[in-house]
Amino acid sequence: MLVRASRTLSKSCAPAAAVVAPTVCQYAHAAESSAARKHKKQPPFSSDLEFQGKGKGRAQETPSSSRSGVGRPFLRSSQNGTSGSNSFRRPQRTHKANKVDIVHRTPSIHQVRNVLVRRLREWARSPRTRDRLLLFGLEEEQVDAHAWEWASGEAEALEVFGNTREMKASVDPLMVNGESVLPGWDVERLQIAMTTRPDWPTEIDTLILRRFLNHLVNDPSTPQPLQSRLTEILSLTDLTSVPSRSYTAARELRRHFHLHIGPTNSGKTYNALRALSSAQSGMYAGPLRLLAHEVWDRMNRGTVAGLEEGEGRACNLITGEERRIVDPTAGLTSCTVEMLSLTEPVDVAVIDEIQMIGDPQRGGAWTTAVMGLLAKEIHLCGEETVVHLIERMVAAMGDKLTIHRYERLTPLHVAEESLEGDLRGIEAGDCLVSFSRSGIFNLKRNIEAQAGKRCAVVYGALPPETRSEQARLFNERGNGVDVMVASDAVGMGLNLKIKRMIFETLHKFNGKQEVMMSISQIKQIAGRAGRYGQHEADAGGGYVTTLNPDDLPLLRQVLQAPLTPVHRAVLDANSAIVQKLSLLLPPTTTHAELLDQVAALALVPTFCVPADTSSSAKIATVIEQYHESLTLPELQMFVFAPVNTRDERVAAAFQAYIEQFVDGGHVDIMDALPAGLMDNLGMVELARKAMPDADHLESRVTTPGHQHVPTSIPPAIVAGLPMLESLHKAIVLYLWLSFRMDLAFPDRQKAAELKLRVEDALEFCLERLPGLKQKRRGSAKFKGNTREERDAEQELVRTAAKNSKIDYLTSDQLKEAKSRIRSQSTDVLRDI
Ligand SMILES: Nc1ncnc2c1ncn2[C@@H]1O[C@H](COP(=O)(O)OP(=O)(O)OP(=O)(O)O)[C@@H](O)[C@H]1O
Repeated sequence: MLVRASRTLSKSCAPAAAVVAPTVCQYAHAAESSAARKHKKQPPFSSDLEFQGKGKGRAQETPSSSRSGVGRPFLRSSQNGTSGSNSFRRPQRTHKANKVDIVHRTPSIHQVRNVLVRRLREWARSPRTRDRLLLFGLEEEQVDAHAWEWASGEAEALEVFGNTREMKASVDPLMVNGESVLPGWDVERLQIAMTTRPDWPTEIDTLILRRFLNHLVNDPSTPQPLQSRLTEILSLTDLTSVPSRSYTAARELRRHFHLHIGPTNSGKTYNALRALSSAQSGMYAGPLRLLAHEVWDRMNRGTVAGLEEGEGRACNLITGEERRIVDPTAGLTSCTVEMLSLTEPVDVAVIDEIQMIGDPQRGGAWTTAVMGLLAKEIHLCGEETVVHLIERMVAAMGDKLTIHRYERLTPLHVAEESLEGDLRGIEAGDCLVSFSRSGIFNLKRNIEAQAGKRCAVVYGALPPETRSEQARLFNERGNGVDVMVASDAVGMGLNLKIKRMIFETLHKFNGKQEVMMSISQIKQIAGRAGRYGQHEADAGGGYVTTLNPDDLPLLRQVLQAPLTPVHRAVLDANSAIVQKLSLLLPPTTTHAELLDQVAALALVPTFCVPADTSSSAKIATVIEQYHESLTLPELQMFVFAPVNTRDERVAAAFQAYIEQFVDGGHVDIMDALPAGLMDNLGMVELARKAMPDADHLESRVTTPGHQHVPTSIPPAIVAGLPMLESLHKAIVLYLWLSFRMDLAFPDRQKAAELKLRVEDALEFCLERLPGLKQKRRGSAKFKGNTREERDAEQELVRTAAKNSKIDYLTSDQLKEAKSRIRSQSTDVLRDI
């Protein structure tokens, strides 16, 4: 049973409520007794949760102001009380999430006041504040005395002004005895800062810092040069009028937005692409290379609504790392959101997955697109969660909005029972979802051993090309690959013939602990089952369940839960601001400091939030040592390059690129790539050559019940898989740089060829991960991978990465390794 806590909004909160998400949680336990249900005789699937399509993709148009999505509760996971005694169940990890809580409540005015008073004092004492103010040009004594004195004065004024009882008793909680409770402070902003950002002190600090700088500007004792500099700094970082004043060409167009809203598999993209395919000129922008690629391919082949198959329209492809120009005069372009052109006028633009506008790192690209696109007609596709935000944005820009709402085209059924941990229940057309690479490999191995079904594999670190190839293997029936094992990467961009989605777990390791997947992610993944048009007409939709019984009540609950509204669009501070700010601060200011100052000062519209620049700041710190040798535009290009600094191998390649660039202005890809990564590729290729011909998929004859299974690869190669993934990322990074500085990064062709070799090697490895060759173990139940197994695997990967020099195996050595694997009776991954 879901218990919804009552939610009271004070009158003062009302204006802010539209953009305020609740923060304080009240638990509502919902887990049913799975044990009780387990013994009930019930059909395998129930239709107690069905999203039945109506009118096959026909949208219901609504006026733009009809729904706000405001005040919805959101869900948070918490400790599960139920333990269960099922011995074969996946080992319990240290996650703190097995039920869903509903989070409510907005902060009252006196809470806001109390937080502000505390923050003022903390801010004045903070060494960071001191460093910041010194950088802006204040003298040490000014900082020491002035900031503290000012902050204490402000705090005292707030404290003495209206006690809590008076404030609570007041009809208008913003006013006591005819005066404002927070005189001079922007109450709405403070409330938003406290409720929609987990790092709210940062945003409150921005308000405090700007108020202090304003105080200095208006203080006659502040020296004139400092006054002017501070005025410029404040105005440069005031981004509140960006939606109405920036992008002037777009503002003059009076654009018409169409917002296509609905769950997965409801025909949103179908209808948006219909508009694009019939336009004279247009652009599609998606979040993944995979999606941009798919739309590009379908436009050219004519498999988009509005076109005839075989009579497609010329469409070019532009992603950060790839350009495919089919026809330079083609009116259509498919690209990733970051690559959208804001200078080229077009008739129609489609922006997919619009809810990503709230993504702290990448959301800025969606916001920029919405604000700056020069298209008369703009179609946005996504979740209900963004409706209110888009209404606010479109209103601020003075454009027109029409909302189209859709419902699922096929039903989605939640199974009455889980698989009870038994992988023998896996059927053709099933997709198992796990959230770690080792979990995925482990499942693949166990399914192949216990259910006798071969599996395709999809996870985020795989290149899009490899993911598409694995999807093709799964979708094409009759080649022996019947089951998909995937991570959350399956939730976006792949058209898969999945009949039933099975969650191995609903939790994911976030680097520190196991946390529950977001409601949106779980819904998106589950919704891939039973995709319209992919199955027989009488297939009856899709099904969703869990591997283990404990997870099923939680899955049920999540699928019924409302999504968390996206309240604020992420706004990037553009490079021009960073550049101008650098002229106002001392020349010794590092790039990381510049980014930090912009983040600390940026004042954005209330429906926006500054982008999280922490990953750029990390990169900025790495390249600080080359500060002297790089120009500001070069620095900025490197800072915003798509580098995953958590992948040490990619970070090493990135640093090698910069070093060569600084040394000679020219980067040779073969010299710069870490030798260990290339050696690993050589080893895989050698192993591939040594495999018998019959192992090639194309030449395999399969008959039901007697499938040919390719020879497994040696453990050393399995362990080298992450190195292949890193190598691919390092090559893609080189390609990205080559499109921005082609003279300095001239080996684009070589990089493209190398990329194909790595994709081939990855597919070869995935195809031959150890599977059926292992001896069956006593128990047919799925045990999951233990922490020891995962630790052992990670240790091995670390060692492999450290050993930059890997000797090639001779074919005799390979044979020996293979026979060793065959003789092993325990899991290969566990032993290596
Ligand atoms: N009216 C229609 N006629 C025929 N096929 C349709 C129609 N509407 C949608 N489809 C097909 O149904 C499938 C799902 O549609 P679409 O991709 O547009 O859904 P979506 O709502 O964008 O879902 P997601 O967010 O999961 O991508 C696609 O294969 C699409 O081609």
